[in-house]
Amino acid sequence: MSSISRQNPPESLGLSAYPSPTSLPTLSLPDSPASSKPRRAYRFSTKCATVDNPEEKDQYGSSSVPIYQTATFKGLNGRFDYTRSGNPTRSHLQHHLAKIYSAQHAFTVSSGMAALDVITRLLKAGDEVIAGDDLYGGTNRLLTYLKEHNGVTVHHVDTTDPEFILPLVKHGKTAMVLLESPTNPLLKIADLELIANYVHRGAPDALVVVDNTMMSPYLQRPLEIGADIVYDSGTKYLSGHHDLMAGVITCNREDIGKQIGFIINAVGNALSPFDSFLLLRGIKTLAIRMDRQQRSAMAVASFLDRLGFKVHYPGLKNHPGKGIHDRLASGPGAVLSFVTGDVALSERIVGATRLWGISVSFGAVNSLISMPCVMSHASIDPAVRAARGLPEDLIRLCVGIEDPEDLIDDLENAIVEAGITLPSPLPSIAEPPSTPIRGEPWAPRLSLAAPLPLMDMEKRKPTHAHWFVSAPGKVILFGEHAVVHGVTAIGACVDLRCYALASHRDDGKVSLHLPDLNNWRHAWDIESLPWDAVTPTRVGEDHGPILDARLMDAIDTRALPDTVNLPQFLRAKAAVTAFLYIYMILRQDGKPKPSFNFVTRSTLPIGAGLGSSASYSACVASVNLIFARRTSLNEPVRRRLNSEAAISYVIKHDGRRAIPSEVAEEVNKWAFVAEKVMHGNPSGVDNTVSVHGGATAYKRAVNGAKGGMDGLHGFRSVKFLLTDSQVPRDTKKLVANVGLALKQNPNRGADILDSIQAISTEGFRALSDPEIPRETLLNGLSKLIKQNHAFLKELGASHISLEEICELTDEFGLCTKLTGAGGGGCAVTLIPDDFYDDSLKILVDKLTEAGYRPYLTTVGGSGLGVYPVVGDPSPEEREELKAAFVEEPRDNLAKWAEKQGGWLYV
Ligand SMILES: Nc1ncnc2c1ncn2[C@@H]1O[C@H](COP(=O)(O)OP(=O)(O)OP(=O)(O)O)[C@@H](O)[C@H]1O
Ligand SMILES: C[C@@](O)(CCO)CC(=O)[O-]
Repeated sequence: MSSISRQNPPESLGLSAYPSPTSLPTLSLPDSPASSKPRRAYRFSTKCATVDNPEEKDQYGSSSVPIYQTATFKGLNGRFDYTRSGNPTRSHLQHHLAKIYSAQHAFTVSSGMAALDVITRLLKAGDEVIAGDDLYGGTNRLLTYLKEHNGVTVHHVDTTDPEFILPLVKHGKTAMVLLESPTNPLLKIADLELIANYVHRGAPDALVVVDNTMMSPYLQRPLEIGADIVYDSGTKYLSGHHDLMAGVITCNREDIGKQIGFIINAVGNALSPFDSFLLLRGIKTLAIRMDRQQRSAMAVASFLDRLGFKVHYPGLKNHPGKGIHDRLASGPGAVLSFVTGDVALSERIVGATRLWGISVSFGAVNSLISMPCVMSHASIDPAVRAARGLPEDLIRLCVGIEDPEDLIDDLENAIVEAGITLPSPLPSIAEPPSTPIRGEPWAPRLSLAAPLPLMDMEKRKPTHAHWFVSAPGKVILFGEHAVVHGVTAIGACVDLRCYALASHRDDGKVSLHLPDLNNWRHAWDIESLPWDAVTPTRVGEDHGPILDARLMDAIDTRALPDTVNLPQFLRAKAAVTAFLYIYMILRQDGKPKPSFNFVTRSTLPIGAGLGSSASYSACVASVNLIFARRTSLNEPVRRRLNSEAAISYVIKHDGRRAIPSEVAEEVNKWAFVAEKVMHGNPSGVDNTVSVHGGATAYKRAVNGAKGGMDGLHGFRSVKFLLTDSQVPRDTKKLVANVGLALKQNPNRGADILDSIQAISTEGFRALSDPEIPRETLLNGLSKLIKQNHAFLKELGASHISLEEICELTDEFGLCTKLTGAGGGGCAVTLIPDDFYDDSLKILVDKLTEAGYRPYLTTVGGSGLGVYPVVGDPSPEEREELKAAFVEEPRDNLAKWAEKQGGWLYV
């Protein structure tokens, strides 16, 4: 199928039935031709209202295009044969759309998503797509599907800065760049023209595709500024009445047009005749509707802006992309969004409106209100939403054609009903809209020069200048070392934690203080750090499997102070490098580099196999994400309030399970990166257990095999004796040595890995079977522990001290294995329920006499914890808090931290 503008006059429309021109009444013409004034092309609203295709005249001259509600057409030689392939009503519509879009080809399909589906069928496996990070939820869902099922790679980037896109544009690889401007719902602006230019230069075969739904062709025509394909959800402004669903695709290139026509015919999703009729009818009033809607949107945006809400609308002077938008488009449109600072408050406002319909979608004559995170964008993973900076309290307004005063009155009432006190009488706004908008002059109803201070949400919010975070250590019951090579490991968190206090600084420095490592400390001038070596990771983008060698080198040679090479600070180098790496790589262009102090202390033995580095990594990752404003770790507070509002009774959890695991997973990803900096080749089991807490079966994705984690509950009441051999060792070296041993004897190595996998599988099966008798379970686990240790010994991970601990416990009929990396560090012994307390005391004494440090523990508590210190303490109070944290005796640190305030845990 191709654009009907290129077709010959269709026989089937019955042109022959028209009276011949000679039979029409004639006007008498002047003798000489009148001086002809060149005719101007019609302006947009005239084009919209004038549905006329000189090549397809209706046989009866009907003023409205008829609905050809037929599936088939008779005859063999007619222009149309089957409505899937072509239909006169749809042809008229497509001709009309091509005209108002200044496009060579226009196609209509059954919905906006169907349009994107057709367009993305131009992709093939191996192609790369670059897309925005503030996309409509449905677009995001389709792209995720393509990624998972069709072998297409999708990069999400912040499209507000073409510099973010540039490094991803690869000749021969990048096949499509998908853009929206303004984005929905944050109204971010992308310089479509500049990006199209960049893309066409860097990857000439790539197609620049623009979703123009928010603007409609009235306000923006991206084909004119370099886009290859433009699509619209016709459901929105084009139709204007929310009584149909449609998708529109336009392009200029003949080859693309042919392919799109082919796909639509093959798939069979072309727009039905009735919907084509409705859409054609809607388009006639597009310009007049849009004029009114956008003028009212400007009034609403100004109203909210003056009240002190943070409003996203490119019509407002303070919108960061306004300059670009004004160049690309001829108006700001009629969608805007704002945040209130509190999810519950937003919900109350939305719920209290009457005139504004609570609904998804936009573009209709009726005004709509919604909360994208729970509606149109709910299909995007909450962690991804958080990472992409989509606030959960965001309210989107889609302004219709009602009287703007009624719309503002209704909003004002809703805001008051939601619990916000406005001064009475409400001061009015005098300022006209900053963007000249076509149509009637904007009539100000209100007049006020300055924002109302009581509504300044940013100021009302507690400023969390300090954050406490903490994360537990872990014990691995089965599978350490083997897990690096793709075998399942079973681990659980222990009741010993790393704590960190991060305090805001105002002096352009970032500082790190490690009291556990001989009190190592240093403050860097932020600007002195080697920023030239950083390739920032965009919000929502993952780090990738390999560390950035350039950044590692720059930190090593240009950021680490000489003190890290002193013998007393031997352990500090890895910890400092990991901190700086995460701090720098989370940098976002255009955002200030955060200035804060990070001080951390642990109740875990360091370097003993109990995951001290992973819990340190979890603290480093969470604090850096918080200060870079890339996480909503404090969001659960609000969610809890929500649930309290929704149900009459809330069970007290003391903050446990208050952080959803999706939010935690974002921290975990970065904790894993920090682990990589310290360890070289970690499997990810330690940080996963530390962040998520509880007990977990964890498998690393190796050689294309799928990885993942699976929660376990059977552990909770099992008693373990952990014995610290007090022999220091280094996980990085031990992992490397085991790797070497496996390489040197690959056959035996493979057998050992298989056996350890069988042990983990058996352990997992037993631990997740609620009906297995307890004695059988504990006996079985003990046997597996013993076997697992034997294999670890064979791999060279044991140590003479660990063997002695095994022998000592063996004398008491107990089974022990090394846990973690081995080579010293800790051993774990399972204590059966019927093991006498007296015997345990004797065993503990014996181990202590032999120079070891035993302690009894149960496993499987909470994972990552955060406590945002509420209020805005003075500099003196900050120093006092820091000093108290550093000086608190280690044995009491857990209690002291707990007493500080309301912790939230994963
Ligand atoms: N409280 C802390 N303060 C500063 N750095 C720490 C702290 N805890 C751990 N680290 C860093 O982690 C390193 C220890 O990591 P390592 O992996 O060798 O041991 P582990 O994590 O205790 O054991 P395993 O990895 O076997 O569970 C330390 O050398 C230090 O760099
Ligand atoms: C030795 C190892 O398997 C566990 C360390 O706690 C290493 C790892 O999995 O990263």
